[in-house]
Amino acid sequence: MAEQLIPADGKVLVDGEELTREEALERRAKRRAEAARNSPTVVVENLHVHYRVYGGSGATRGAATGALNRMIHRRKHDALRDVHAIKGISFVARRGESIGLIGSNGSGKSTLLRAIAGLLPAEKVGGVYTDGQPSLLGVNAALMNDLSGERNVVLGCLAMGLHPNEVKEKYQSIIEFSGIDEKSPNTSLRPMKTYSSGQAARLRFSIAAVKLHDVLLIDEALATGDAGFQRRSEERIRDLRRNAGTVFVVSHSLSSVRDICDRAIWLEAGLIRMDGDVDEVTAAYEAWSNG
Ligand SMILES: Nc1ncnc2c1ncn2[C@@H]1O[C@H](COP(=O)(O)OP(=O)(O)OP(=O)(O)O)[C@@H](O)[C@H]1O
Repeated sequence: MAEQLIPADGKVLVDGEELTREEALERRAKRRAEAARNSPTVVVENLHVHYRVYGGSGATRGAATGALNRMIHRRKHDALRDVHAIKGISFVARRGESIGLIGSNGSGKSTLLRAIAGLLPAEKVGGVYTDGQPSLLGVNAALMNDLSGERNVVLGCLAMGLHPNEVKEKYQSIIEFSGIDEKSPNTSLRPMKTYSSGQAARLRFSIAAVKLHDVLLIDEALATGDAGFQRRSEERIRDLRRNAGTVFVVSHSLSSVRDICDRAIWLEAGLIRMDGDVDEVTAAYEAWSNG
């Protein structure tokens, strides 16, 4: 069920169905009970993530000024600085749950997503355990910039394990879903490096979303693209969620999070500030941000 703010009175549209407040609340409770019974897909246990960066002292200096300084002072590097991005967090995600990761800039949302995806070196205490292969969808997913969009569709699908016949079958729908040829025909034939960041992100999303995933990780994918694409991608996420395991969404758009998630985890300065019902957590975060 697409969980969203349930108004105090009137009807509420849930997964395309018009429900009364009571029906919507009942459906939500059922879904939560179901998720609670379901098996864990991601277990995060006392996770710490550290980044090591050079040049801690010069937060206001640009990279060029830093390099010039090093040349003048004949230093190879600035001092090594430790950024403790995730500071010992724990939670369990279960099959059927859709979890929004919210929090202010730099609070650790993308880092947590990358840790779940297994994309960070294991310089951490405790860890992340997943059932199935998590797939990270989003602006950072790697495609080949020198190849055309259409070649990337084929390679991306094969890399996800689709059979060549399935790729043939799904190819057109991926290009259509992405909408990249809509405004400027034949964009899909051009190298990816000529794409705007929005076009590239849409194509990445469309490729990744063609497959059902055990654990689907979405980083700001919803923020890219126009309203039409956002609507299509939200619908697609609902489909994936119905058929898949667990969905994590990192987004600054609280309305998107409310629309597609039933649970939210609020991170602040690398710690979990709140974890629970999406409406309660987003409301508390809003009150805190505006306060
Ligand atoms: N590659 C990196 N090297 C060094 N520090 C990093 C790196 N990536 C993130 N950080 C730092 O880790 C902390 C968490 O960053 P992260 O990108 O996870 O936050 P976020 O909540 O996703 O932020 P935003 O909402 O702005 O996207 C920040 O202090 C950031 O500066």
